[in-house]
Amino acid sequence: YIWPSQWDGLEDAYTISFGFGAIGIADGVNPCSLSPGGGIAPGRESAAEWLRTAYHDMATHNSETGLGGLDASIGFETFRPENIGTAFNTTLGFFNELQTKQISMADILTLGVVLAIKNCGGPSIPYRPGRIDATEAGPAGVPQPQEPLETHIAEFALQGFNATEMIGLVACGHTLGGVHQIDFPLSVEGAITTDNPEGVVHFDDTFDVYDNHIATQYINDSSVDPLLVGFNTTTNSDARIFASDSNQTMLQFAQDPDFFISRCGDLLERMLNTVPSDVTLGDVFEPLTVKPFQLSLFFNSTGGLQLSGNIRIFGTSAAAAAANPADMPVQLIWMDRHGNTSPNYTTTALSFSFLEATSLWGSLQFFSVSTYLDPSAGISSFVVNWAYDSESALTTADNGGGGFPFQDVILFQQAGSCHGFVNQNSTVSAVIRNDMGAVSSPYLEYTYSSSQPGSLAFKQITFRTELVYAGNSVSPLYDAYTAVFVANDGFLSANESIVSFDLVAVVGGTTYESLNNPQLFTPCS
Ligand code: HEM
Repeated sequence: YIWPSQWDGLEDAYTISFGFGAIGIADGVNPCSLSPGGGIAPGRESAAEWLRTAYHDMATHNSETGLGGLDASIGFETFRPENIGTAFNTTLGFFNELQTKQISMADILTLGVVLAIKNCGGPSIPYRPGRIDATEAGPAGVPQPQEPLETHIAEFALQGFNATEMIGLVACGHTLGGVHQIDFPLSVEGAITTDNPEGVVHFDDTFDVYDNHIATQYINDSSVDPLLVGFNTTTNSDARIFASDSNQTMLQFAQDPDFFISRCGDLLERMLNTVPSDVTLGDVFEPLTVKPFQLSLFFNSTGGLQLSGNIRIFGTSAAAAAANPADMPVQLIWMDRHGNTSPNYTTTALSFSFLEATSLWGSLQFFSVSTYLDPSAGISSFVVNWAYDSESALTTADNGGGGFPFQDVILFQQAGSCHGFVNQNSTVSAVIRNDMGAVSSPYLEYTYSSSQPGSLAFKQITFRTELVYAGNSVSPLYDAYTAVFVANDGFLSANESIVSFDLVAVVGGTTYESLNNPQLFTPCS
């Protein structure tokens, strides 16, 4: 994983859990008992809903045909009796705002489950990106509580889990949340009260801790799990499944809480990585130690070439945990556009301010960058020299050897860019260097999230439009270009918002890209 990558946004979402730079996933399940809408739905638990949603999405995988799996097809399948309840649409509605050109619903839902389980005290599940969203419903086949054991064994086998793994996976799911009377009146009765309007009965006494109590209570006969000791034996699927190996698995889970956590980590990892056979997942994320965050280069109104953004530093060591960011030397050294470290651009300490952020996986600090470059020398890449305290020798972060590549050829200009509303023009402004030979076919590629019939997951729609030469810019070394467009060929509704735009140009025979520019902040007047 070398920066920049198509997974940068997801890797940030994985690594930055709370605070500055976080996109709010972990906040949706913190504390673990939090209900949807930031806590407005008594008796419901987002962490449990996300996990159940991921399982129901995956459960229609067919290991013989390779079809189905974690592909967000659940969005098109919520009308099926096997998908009873509002959890699925509530979950997709939470995540769809976070979808981008590079972040699919299936990937962000999976990431949500990984973060939720960790935040509830569960295992650290390795996360791999690359899931592709389905565009229509897949086959049916999610297990239902009234089905006999043989049917469940056959269904799990088709999903890729043997009978022992089935026991584990069900226990690993039914440690969070519970059964709601309004959705499963055949399993729960008499539970609806003013305080418990949906009549939830939890699977175990720690519904908001990812622990082995589902097993300990089963073994010591104190369980109130409605699928275990429910009044209707037909829907007591947990009872049939948990006992199906003469209690071997549940006994082990009850006796050894660490074994429960590690086994669940393995089974859930497999569950979350069960994807259609034509999908290839990327490598497991290991947070990058040093990574640029929203670093951009642009001209300010007086013609200064400004480098602005942040550097993220992540670590899992004791030194990382003990570090005081105010005492951390963090320096950016950039190479000019000819590949040499310019005498004028030797080590420059970042003028940083500490911005608080936390990670579920380690210690995290941000350092802000705000400095000016000489446009004629420009920039081609940079390295970061840093240490956890001012006494220690500096370490050089060089992005796997080549430095962090950074081009100064085609630059997005927030100034002069604006977003239109329904049926109105939006404008994107850019500057392109004019001292490097001919500029040919510059274009803007913009992607927006659009609602789609049948699912609350958004689909991403991408369009290209020409960047048109617009004369001089604030700098004599750059020319101005603009693209004026109306999204979706004439319609940008309330359900559609631009999630990224890339600027591309061939300059002097080489292609340069300014990728993943942020939202257009200013409305066009
Ligand atoms: C034979 C297999 C399974 C059956 C029959 C089954 C059935 C059920 C039922 C009836 C509910 C109650 C839903 C509600 O009232 O909102 C439920 C909840 C839940 N299930 Fe399963 N389940 C099975 C396997 C799994 C697996 C493998 C997982 C995940 C690994 C899982 C995760 C959950 C979670 C987290 C909840 C709680 C949802 C909430 O509180 O909103 N289930 N399950």
